[in-house]
Amino acid sequence: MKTKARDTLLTFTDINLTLKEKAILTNVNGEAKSGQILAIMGPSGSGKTSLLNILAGDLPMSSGTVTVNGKPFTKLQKRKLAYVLQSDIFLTKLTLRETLYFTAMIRLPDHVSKADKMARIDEIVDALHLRNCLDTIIGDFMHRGLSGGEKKRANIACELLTDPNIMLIDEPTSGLDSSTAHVLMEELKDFASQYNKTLLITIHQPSSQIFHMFSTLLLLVRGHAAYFGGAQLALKYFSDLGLDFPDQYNPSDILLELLTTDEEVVNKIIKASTLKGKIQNTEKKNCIGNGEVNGIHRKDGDGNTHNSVLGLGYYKKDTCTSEIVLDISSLEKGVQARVETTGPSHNKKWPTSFWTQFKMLSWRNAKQSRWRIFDDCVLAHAAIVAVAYCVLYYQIPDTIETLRDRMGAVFFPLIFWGFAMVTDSVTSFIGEREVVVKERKAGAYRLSAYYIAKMVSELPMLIILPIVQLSAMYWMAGIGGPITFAMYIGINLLNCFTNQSIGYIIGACVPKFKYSITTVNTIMVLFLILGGFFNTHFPSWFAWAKYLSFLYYPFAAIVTLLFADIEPFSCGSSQTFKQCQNETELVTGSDVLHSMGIDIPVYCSIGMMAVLVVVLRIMGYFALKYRL
Ligand SMILES: Nc1ncnc2c1ncn2[C@@H]1O[C@H](COP(=O)(O)OP(=O)(O)OP(=O)(O)O)[C@@H](O)[C@H]1O
Repeated sequence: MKTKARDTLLTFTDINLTLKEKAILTNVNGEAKSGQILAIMGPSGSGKTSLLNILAGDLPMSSGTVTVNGKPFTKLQKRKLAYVLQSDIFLTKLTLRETLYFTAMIRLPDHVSKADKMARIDEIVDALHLRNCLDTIIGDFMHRGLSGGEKKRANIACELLTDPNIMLIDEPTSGLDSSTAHVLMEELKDFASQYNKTLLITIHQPSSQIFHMFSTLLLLVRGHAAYFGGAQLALKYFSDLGLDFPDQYNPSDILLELLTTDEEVVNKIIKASTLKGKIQNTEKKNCIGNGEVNGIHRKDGDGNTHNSVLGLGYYKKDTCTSEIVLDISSLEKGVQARVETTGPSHNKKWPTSFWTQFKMLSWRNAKQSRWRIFDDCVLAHAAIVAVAYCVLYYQIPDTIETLRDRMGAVFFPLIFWGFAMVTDSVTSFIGEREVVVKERKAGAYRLSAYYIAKMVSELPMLIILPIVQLSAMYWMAGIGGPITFAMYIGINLLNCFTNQSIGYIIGACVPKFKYSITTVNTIMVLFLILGGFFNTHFPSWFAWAKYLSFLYYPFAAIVTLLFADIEPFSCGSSQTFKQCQNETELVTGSDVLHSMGIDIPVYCSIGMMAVLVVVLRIMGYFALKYRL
């Protein structure tokens, strides 16, 4: 099922990275060949992850070049590589089976049949020993699911599914027991050698068994390359530098100890490797200058020829002939026969059609979001408010004295669902953001497919709770009759959609939870004030401001619906309306609306809400596009 990749040479030259005026990487050179594992080792903070991030295209380097087979590593090629991050980023409510199914369906091209996709999942699940936990949810700190090691393997499984040619894995063995780590590394090594894939991994302190699986080693210390070359020759290199260490220990323990214990030793190692780099660069230039070979000249890191004495600058090396020469022209012609067969979509921007993306994203979103939408806390919240509402507003009498109560009975559900919807959509975006960013970076789907799928798949679930709660409250409070009921529910749902759209924009623009919740509160209260609700002293020059408030329209629509055509009633003891100063006057529906500052017909309010939903959703898309 997996395809054999072309011969590949990923080369990074003179990589420098400075962040906040701190040099994170300094002139780091190295290369990774297909069929082999390049291990990047070094103490914590030495720059391993930063280097992977640069190679994956996630972090812009300050200077340096990254090439594949001598050509610049293009954006499209970067999207095709697999990058397994140190942290495991998943949608937490899906089971492992569902996660793998989604990944296979969306990241493998449409021309691969569903049966083949399923077979590939089976193959990888067995290889990574994940069968026992296929039906376990991924989980998070609130709901336990896969163990740390299972999550790590699940992460690798998702990337392996796509059959990448170049794979970058940050700390594949962290959190794994030694035997699982060993099995995993065996699998990765087989994957690299059998299918000619290029593997770069960062690793902290591998066991000696794992260390011996590495073909090439890049040792980093304080952002400098302390060693680059054959993994099994690293110790010899350091002993040639005049460093003493016991040989019966795990090589990685020795190497890390060399790089962490003695400041003076570390400085000398950096000096020696800088010097070596300079000499190699000069030789490389000379060789190419001599025109000896048509292609790229690379050393294999063969430490045999390196006889340097630490710190003295003595460095002896054979001529260019000792270098491994990779002839690109032979690669491109000779290996055509064992070329990958990833099918017609290989060079397309997206592996699957819009329809497949929409379908799969809707499927996944429905599974993930039902937990959020029907969460116990949300249900309890809606139930508590409904009970309090029904007790306080139970069968409000239809008199002028209770007019305020009836206004309140209309107002509070609108505000309740307004806040509930904004908060829900903000938090849903925050929860998914990292996953979407990761998947989009890998070129899994279009943003439009994600956005439309999210809106469509959540819609049926989102309206259930408001419909049930609002129906109960409508009849319990006696807000209106059967004719106005459908309109009342419809307007409330439109209000939900408007507020949800506001939430999409805030969620996209303000990714930090604390700030986004503060933004929600600020915006909601601001628009409540602008709406002019129950306000009799609003400055007249500011009266137009209510039309800016998205909360004004649903209230105006429902109040007009309920009160515009009421029978005129006498004032009784009420002095609320100016007509009531004259006891013979009756108060009409339009007097009531006027007193509330409501002066637009129902259809205008509804039309305005519909326009707002459309405009805000389009704005939400662009907010996502530019902020994700
Ligand atoms: N945005 C940043 N601004 C400033 N310094 C940063 C930034 N990101 C990372 N660093 C620093 O860069 C250095 C290298 O970090 P990096 O995560 O690449 O190290 P690492 O070798 O992968 O570490 P570990 O093994 O602990 O994961 C660290 O000293 C870190 O503090």
